[in-house]
Amino acid sequence: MAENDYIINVIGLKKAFKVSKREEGFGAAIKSLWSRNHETVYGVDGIDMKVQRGEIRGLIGPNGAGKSTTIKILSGILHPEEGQVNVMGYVPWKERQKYVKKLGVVFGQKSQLWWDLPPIDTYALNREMYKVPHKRYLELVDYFKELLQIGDVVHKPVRQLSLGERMKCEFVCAMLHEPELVFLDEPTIGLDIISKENIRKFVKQVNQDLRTTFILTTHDMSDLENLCENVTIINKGKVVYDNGMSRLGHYFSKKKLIDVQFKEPLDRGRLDEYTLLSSDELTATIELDLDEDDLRQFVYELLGKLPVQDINIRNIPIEDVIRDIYTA
Ligand SMILES: Nc1ncnc2c1ncn2[C@@H]1O[C@H](COP(=O)(O)OP(=O)(O)OP(=O)(O)O)[C@@H](O)[C@H]1O
Repeated sequence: MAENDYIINVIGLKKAFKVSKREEGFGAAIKSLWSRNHETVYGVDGIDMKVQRGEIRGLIGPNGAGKSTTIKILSGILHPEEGQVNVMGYVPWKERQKYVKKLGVVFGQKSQLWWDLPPIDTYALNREMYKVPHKRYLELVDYFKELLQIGDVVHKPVRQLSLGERMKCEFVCAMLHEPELVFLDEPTIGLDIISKENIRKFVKQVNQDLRTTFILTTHDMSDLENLCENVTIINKGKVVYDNGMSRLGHYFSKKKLIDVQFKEPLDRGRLDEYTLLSSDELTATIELDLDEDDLRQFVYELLGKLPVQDINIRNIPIEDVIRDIYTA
């Protein structure tokens, strides 16, 4: 594949932050008023990353790994000390005005919509800002209203919307200028399962219909399983995995964690047959290495054998996946 077929091409990216270093204690606090020691922390430390046009790429890693720093550089908010960055033919922190017209951003934790206005008003303001032709704007609003079933929702003030409704509207807001590339930062955080699925369906559909490239940052493994063919995992500012989901599939489809809460204190001996990650008298976290069908059978048997008050099934955390990759 030719180098310019990539929508994102990053080589040797490094970003350093200067942070003040202070010893603990009252004396050190006073001393630091006059003299400060600084140390250099690398937010990203030599990242290479290539993304093809039309991909939905997962960008994941534990807290503090360097995901936000990478996204901030790719969207032109920060500029790096070292490395080459080419996104859609631009160096993101130069020619910012032209560049941002081709870019969309959705933050699960931050709203781009005006709180007291209905989303449709924010859309109209954005149309002006991005100079979207009126006819195309109307076509797109209709397309998104139909796709997301938000015909009525876009006319209610944002503060009256549920989180799921608001997230759908946030997406539309990021898409109306038809960006070629969209950063999705924890887009499903806090949503219930149905709303998560709606958002995923929407991302898939838009990816197919408009060929939008998405970079998805998430801590939810189901987002990755459902949306991404390729995943880049960052840890401590470096890429530790950059490949297909299939190799990671093992962790997601076969390993599950089951958190169980018991109705009454339990003798530990009754848990001997399980692989326990943690347990006390009233709770246990069991690790399973099973296929989905066996999972149902396992839960069924567990409910029959033990006095279960509550049960929660989850994928193994990304931190554990990374640890396994290191030790594999
Ligand atoms: N403005 C800053 N000043 C100093 N250090 C910073 C700054 N921004 C990020 N860092 C440091 O760079 C490292 C990477 O941070 P970054 O926010 O990119 O991680 P992240 O992967 O997005 O984490 P999270 O999942 O918690 O958001 C961390 O050690 C962080 O403390």
